[in-house]
Amino acid sequence: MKAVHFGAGNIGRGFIGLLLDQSGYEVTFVDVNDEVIHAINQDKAYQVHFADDTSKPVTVEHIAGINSIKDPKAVTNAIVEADIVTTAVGPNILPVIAKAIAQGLAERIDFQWKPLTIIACENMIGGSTLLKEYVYQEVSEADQEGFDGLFGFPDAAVDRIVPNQTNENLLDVRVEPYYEWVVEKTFIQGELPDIKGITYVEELGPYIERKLFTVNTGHAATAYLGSYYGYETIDQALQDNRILETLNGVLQESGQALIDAYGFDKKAHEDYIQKIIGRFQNTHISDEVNRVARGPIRKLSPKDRFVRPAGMYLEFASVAPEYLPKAMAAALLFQNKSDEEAVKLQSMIQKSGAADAFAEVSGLEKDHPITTAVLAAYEKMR
Ligand SMILES: NC(=O)c1ccc[n+]([C@@H]2O[C@H](COP(=O)([O-])OP(=O)(O)OC[C@H]3O[C@@H](n4cnc5c(N)ncnc54)[C@H](O)[C@@H]3O)[C@@H](O)[C@H]2O)c1
Ligand SMILES: O=P(O)(O)OC[C@@H](O)[C@@H](O)[C@H](O)[C@H](O)CO
Repeated sequence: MKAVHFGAGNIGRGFIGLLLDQSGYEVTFVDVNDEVIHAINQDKAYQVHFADDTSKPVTVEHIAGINSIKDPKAVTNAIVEADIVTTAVGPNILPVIAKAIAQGLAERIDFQWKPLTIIACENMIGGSTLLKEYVYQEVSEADQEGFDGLFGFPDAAVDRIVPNQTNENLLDVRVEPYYEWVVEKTFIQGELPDIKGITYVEELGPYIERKLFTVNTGHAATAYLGSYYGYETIDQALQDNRILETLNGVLQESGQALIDAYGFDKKAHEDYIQKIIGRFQNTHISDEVNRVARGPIRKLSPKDRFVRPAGMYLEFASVAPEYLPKAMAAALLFQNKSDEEAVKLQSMIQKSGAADAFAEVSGLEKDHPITTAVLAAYEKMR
């Protein structure tokens, strides 16, 4: 069986590539990073190390790499022959890879009439659905009709903390032992892909929101507050009680919103929260605040990890949350010259002020109760 995976980065090598290899797939990684692609083709293997005291490293083999800039035709051919396509490139890159996927699928229907599943493994709601929209923008209406009964784009939630890597061997990855990969089966055409570690569900909504609004809301809150108080890594930041207390407050608020929206068991959700805080505190991995804080404009956008749970909380409690706005204010204060979105956000704030900048990125009105709470926290913190 053949898999094509876009994005040979942290999650691509440390999670999706690993599980695909363990499920018997030959994995072709597609990336624009020539150094990584060259190493994949030269070494044909890498090791995944686990951030605990006990687990032994696992070797991932049967891999190949394609540089999609240098060899787009090879990407098309790989998609024509693939049994599954996955991505972990970041939400902003989905429109970029859509063209190559569209090209591959269009050639595939001329060559073979076999269903294919395409799963976007990105931290966002509706990632595969959005990828499908981008792919469909690239093909004719006739091709779209052909695609409809053949190619499925099921949405997914992926959870495993894979920090930036500093290993001697470029391809090796150090990951936390925990993982969860949940895929909605509704839109899959043909048989469900047999991948060890995937949990198939009828409806992804509760799973992706629970993951995004607990793991990623908490992670981002820790990162922005960590940056504000001058810490470099997530575990260091959480040794500061001011941050730990705010993190707890943030997760109680997003937790209340999730419990109200989906009827999760209160005790089970509290256990989930505590387990996640424990994962952030894992001293066996060093996860940079700047990695977790990356892309503040995306993270402050309407459907992402802060604005949506804050809105859900307001809707159910009829009062604005207290802690989520503090985390959002810290995001407005986040500075990192190497982060394009952080630079852009700071320039928006300088040009038009924090109120306009927040309204623009969050999609909330300037007099919305959440905007008011964020700006009050921002004024106190700056
Ligand atoms: N790292 C984590 O802990 C983690 C966990 C769960 C989900 N995710 C999600 O996985 C996705 C990837 O995150 P990551 O941490 O692996 O990032 P990363 O930066 O380590 O990897 C992204 C890879 O995509 C490649 N890329 C960029 N443009 C490309 C293009 N046009 N074509 C092909 N490849 C391209 C980059 O070169 C890089 O190798 C994100 O959506 C992230 O939210 C990350
Ligand atoms: O990848 P992002 O930028 O959406 O979020 C940064 C981290 O919170 C994220 O990568 C987590 O490590 C991951 O989602 C854990 O499953």
